[in-house]
Amino acid sequence: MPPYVSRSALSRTSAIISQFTKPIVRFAHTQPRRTLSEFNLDGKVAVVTGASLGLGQQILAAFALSGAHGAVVDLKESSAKESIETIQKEVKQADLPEPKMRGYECDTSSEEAVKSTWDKIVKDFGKVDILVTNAGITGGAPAEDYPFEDFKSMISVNLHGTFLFARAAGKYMIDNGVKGKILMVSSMSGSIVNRPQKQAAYNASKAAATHLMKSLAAEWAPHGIRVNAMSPGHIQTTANEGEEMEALSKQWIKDIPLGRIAKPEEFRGTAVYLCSDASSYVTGSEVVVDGGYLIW
Ligand SMILES: NC(=O)c1ccc[n+]([C@@H]2O[C@H](COP(=O)([O-])OP(=O)(O)OC[C@H]3O[C@@H](n4cnc5c(N)ncnc54)[C@H](O)[C@@H]3O)[C@@H](O)[C@H]2O)c1
Ligand SMILES: OC[C@@H](O)C(O)[C@H](O)CO
Repeated sequence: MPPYVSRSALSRTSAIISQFTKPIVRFAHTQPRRTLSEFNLDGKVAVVTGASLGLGQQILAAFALSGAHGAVVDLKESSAKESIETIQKEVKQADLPEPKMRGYECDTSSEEAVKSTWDKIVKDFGKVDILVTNAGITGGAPAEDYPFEDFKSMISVNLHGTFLFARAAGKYMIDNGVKGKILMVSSMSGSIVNRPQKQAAYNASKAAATHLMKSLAAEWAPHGIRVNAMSPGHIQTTANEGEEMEALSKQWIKDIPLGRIAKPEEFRGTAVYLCSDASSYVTGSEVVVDGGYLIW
């Protein structure tokens, strides 16, 4: 060290230099989150049915990353808990505040179960701002051989379950003056007939769900409640797993302009859009997210 520079002068100089360098280093490592404030869900409480896996889990993860707390409604409490752990891990990794989350065991097609689950959620969280009816089942067979019991199960989960949760949310929101958001997960199968698989019951259940969404949007708009639907095309979820589905996927891809099946996380943005103030003038709308399938 040259003798004419004292140690104290040197440390003062390095303190001055670090004052200027620190913010630059901080800026380089932690980019500020830049999102329109309308997409913010800070402090909102969201209920998502069928959120133990697949699309439902991705929707709730997107809400949690946007600031919401959440209730997972599914057939088994254990799988709901696993889903919550996965979501909370992602929120933690993003260095965001931990959301309050709870799992609820409920068969959405049971009127009694939906009523008691809804009451428990409101008691636990103190309020509900958003409902996503996502729980659903798929399947099919040629209509001429399709068992009536299977047809009834399909309608029971995909339509009755959707109605029961929407009714609970609508009543609660009207009675409490909540200008809430309801999102129904329907399907492109509600407006087209998929090929080559034969799935009349599924297609009919989704067509009914989409029209139910429009009817409820009209009834509840005067209360400031917005009701919309997101209609996916084919997604890589457990609903489309197995050898038979993989063989079908190869045929589906030929009809998808984007040339691939969707990943479940590709629906996050649409769900946040439809359940936040970003879509404040949107109600009764069906947003199709299908890689272009409906172009033809
Ligand atoms: N996967 C696709 O290609 C696709 C395409 C269009 C629409 N959708 C729709 O998206 C939604 C989610 O589908 P996914 O692919 O994630 O399915 P998935 O089978 O991976 O997940 C569905 C979830 O719903 C739950 N569930 C089923 N029946 C229930 C009931 N009676 N009560 C409570 N929970 C129940 C399941 O336990 C599961 O956790 C469904 O409504 C489905 O029809 C899926
Ligand atoms: O038959 C499979 C369905 O889940 C389908 O992938 C979806 O509903 C898209 O129409």
